[in-house]
Amino acid sequence: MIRISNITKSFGDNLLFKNLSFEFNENSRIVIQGKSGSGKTTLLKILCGLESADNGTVEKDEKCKLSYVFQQDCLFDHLTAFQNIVFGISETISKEELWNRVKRISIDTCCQEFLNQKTSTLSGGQRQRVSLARALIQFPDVVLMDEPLSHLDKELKRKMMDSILFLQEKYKFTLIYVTHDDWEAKQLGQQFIQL
Ligand SMILES: Nc1ncnc2c1ncn2[C@@H]1O[C@H](COP(=O)(O)OP(=O)(O)OP(=O)(O)O)[C@@H](O)[C@H]1O
Repeated sequence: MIRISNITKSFGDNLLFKNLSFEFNENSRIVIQGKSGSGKTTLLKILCGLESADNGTVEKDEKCKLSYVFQQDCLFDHLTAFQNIVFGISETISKEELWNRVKRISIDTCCQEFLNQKTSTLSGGQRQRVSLARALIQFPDVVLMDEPLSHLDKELKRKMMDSILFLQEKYKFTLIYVTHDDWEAKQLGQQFIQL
């Protein structure tokens, strides 16, 4: 469970939010909406500790594992999909366990067919699938997604939305999802924050 209490954040004179409080339910899908520049990404960064709030508190369990799926997929293009997926693994796990995990997650994210391809050769949809696999490989408790579908066309967006819903239900992580798209918000949202 994550809770924010009375969070305030500004950059100079630009006040983004004031005394914002919210409880993110476990295994829930929370959508953060708001116009461009309203502070959606900044709020995600505060939640994962990449940015600090001016006032207020962020509470989360000590062992809470977070993953981040960025708007630009931020893959390493000189590496293969497989190498990107396992890049951030910090735990010590055996080769066999690592391979089992990659196999399971790449099947669920539909990227098993291009695991050995360099990500520079992949399409936008395939790249976002690798990003999802990379986010899930450590079995996180919370996944933060910052407009992950904004670069995709309508049909691909639909397919990826189905995948995200399937993955959230299967792996039971709390999903905190930033979007300015009403369709995406409606498909996903169980709790909402409007900035
Ligand atoms: N490190 C920073 N220093 C100064 N200003 C910043 C910094 N980070 C963000 N801002 C400003 O804070 C505001 C909110 O930025 P943020 O990226 O959180 O908005 P957003 O709602 O995610 O926008 P978008 O939908 O366009 O991605 C913007 O005006 C941005 O220029």
